Amino acid sequence: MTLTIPDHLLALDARDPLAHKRGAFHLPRGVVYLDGNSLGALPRGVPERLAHAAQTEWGEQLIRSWTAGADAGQDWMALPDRVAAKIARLIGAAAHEVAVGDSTSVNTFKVLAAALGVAGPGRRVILTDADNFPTDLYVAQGLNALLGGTLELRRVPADDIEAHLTEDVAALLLTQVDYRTGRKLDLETITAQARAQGIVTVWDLAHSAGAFPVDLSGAGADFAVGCGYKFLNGGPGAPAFLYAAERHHGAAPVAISGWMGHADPFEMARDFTPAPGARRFVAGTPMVLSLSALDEALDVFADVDLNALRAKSLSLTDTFIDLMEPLAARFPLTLVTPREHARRGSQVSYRHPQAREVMADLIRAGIIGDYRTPDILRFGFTPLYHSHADVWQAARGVQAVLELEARA
Ligand SMILES: Cc1ncc(COP(=O)(O)O)c(C=O)c1O
Ligand SMILES: Nc1c(O)cccc1C(=O)C[C@H](N)C(=O)O
Repeated sequence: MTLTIPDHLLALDARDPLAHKRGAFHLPRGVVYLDGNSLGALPRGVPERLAHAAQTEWGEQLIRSWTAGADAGQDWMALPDRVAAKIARLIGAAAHEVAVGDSTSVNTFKVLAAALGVAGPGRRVILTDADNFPTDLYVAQGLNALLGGTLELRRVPADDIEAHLTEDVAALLLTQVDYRTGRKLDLETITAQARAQGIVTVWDLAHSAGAFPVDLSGAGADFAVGCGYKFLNGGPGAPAFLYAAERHHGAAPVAISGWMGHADPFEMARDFTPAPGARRFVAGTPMVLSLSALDEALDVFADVDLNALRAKSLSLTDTFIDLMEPLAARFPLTLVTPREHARRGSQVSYRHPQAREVMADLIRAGIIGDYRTPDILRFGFTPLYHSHADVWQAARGVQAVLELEARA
C-alpha cells in the first residue's frame, strides 16, 4: 500500500456531495471509527439539544412540557410522532405507519405478534434465517412459548428462503443486512414472493435504516423494525422504531396495549381503544430525553439525497475491499461480504483465525471496528461521516497490525 493517500481517493473525496456532513459529527482525534453500525457517532447538535431538554423543558417547564406547544405539535406527547415522521422518509413509509419507542427487541415482539394476528388461518410457522441476529430468534422463541408452543420456528439458511415459502408459513422474519457478513437481502423480491404465497413479512432494518434508502411501501412489506442508535446516530440505547403497513392498522393486534397507544390516554378509559395509525404501538410514556437526542440526530438527514448516500456507501466499501485485496493475499483473511453491490450493506467483513486478537490490536491502534463470533472482523462504513481517506487509513492500519502480528 502506498505511503500517502492515492490521488484517485482524494479526487473521490473532493467531489463527494456528502463531504460537508462530516462536520455535523464529533469524531475523536486519532481514531478511524468503523463501528457506526453498532453505535453511530455523536451528532454535534445533540449535546445542546439534550441540555435544553434537561434544563429548560424538564428543569423549568416541568410537567407543562407534556402539552406545551401542542397546537403546533411541539409537545413532548407528540415527540414520538415527530421522530416517526423523520424516520418514515428513510424507510419509504408514511409517517402514520411508523411508531418510535422501546427497543428493537420489544418492537420485534410487537410486530411479530401483529403479523401472526393477521396471518391466514391454519398457518403456524415463523420462517427465519438460521443466522438471524439472536434477538430476533429469541423473541420468536419467547412468543411461541407464550402461545403455548403452538407455533414452529423454522430456521433455514438465508439463501434457501425462497424454497421455504410454503403454505404453512404465517410470518417471514428476516434481517435485511446480516450483522456478521454485511450480506444484503433483496427485500423487494423476497417480499413479493412471500406475499404471493400469503405470507406476512417482518423485516429487521437494524443495519439498513440510515445506511441506504429502503422502500417498504414500494415493496409492499407488512411490518418492520429497526434501531435508533446505529446508522440513525441517536445515541446509546436510543429508541427503536417499528413499521406497520396502513392496511394492517385495523386488524393487527396490539400485543402491548399500553395507555400511550390509546386514542385518548387521559380519558383514562377502562378499555383499550387504539390510537389512529401506528401510534397505537407506542405502549408507555415516551422516553423524552433519548427521543430528543434521536430527533436532533435525524435532522442531519433532512437534506440528504438517499441515493447519494447509497452511492457513497458503495464507493467506500468498494475502496476498502480493493485496498484490502493485497492483504488478503498475504494474510489469512477471507472476504465474507458479497462483492455485488445489490447484495452488500454498508459494512465489510473478513474471516481471520485470530479475529478477536486482531480486532483488539486494531482498536488499540485507533482503528475501531468490531469482532463477531466466531472469527469475523467487521468494519462499518457510515457515508455521512467517512471519507475515502479514512478508508485508506483504516486499510493502512490493518496492514500495520497484521505485519506486526506476523513478526511476533
Ligand atoms: C439485526 C439486529 N436486530 C436487533 C438488534 C438489537 O436490538 P436491541 O436494540 O433491542 O438490543 C441488533 C443489534 O443490537 C441487530 O443487529
Ligand atoms: N446493541 C448493542 C449493545 O447494546 C451493546 C453492544 C453492541 C450492540 C450492537 O449493536 C450489536 C449489533 N447489533 C451488531 O450488529 O452486532
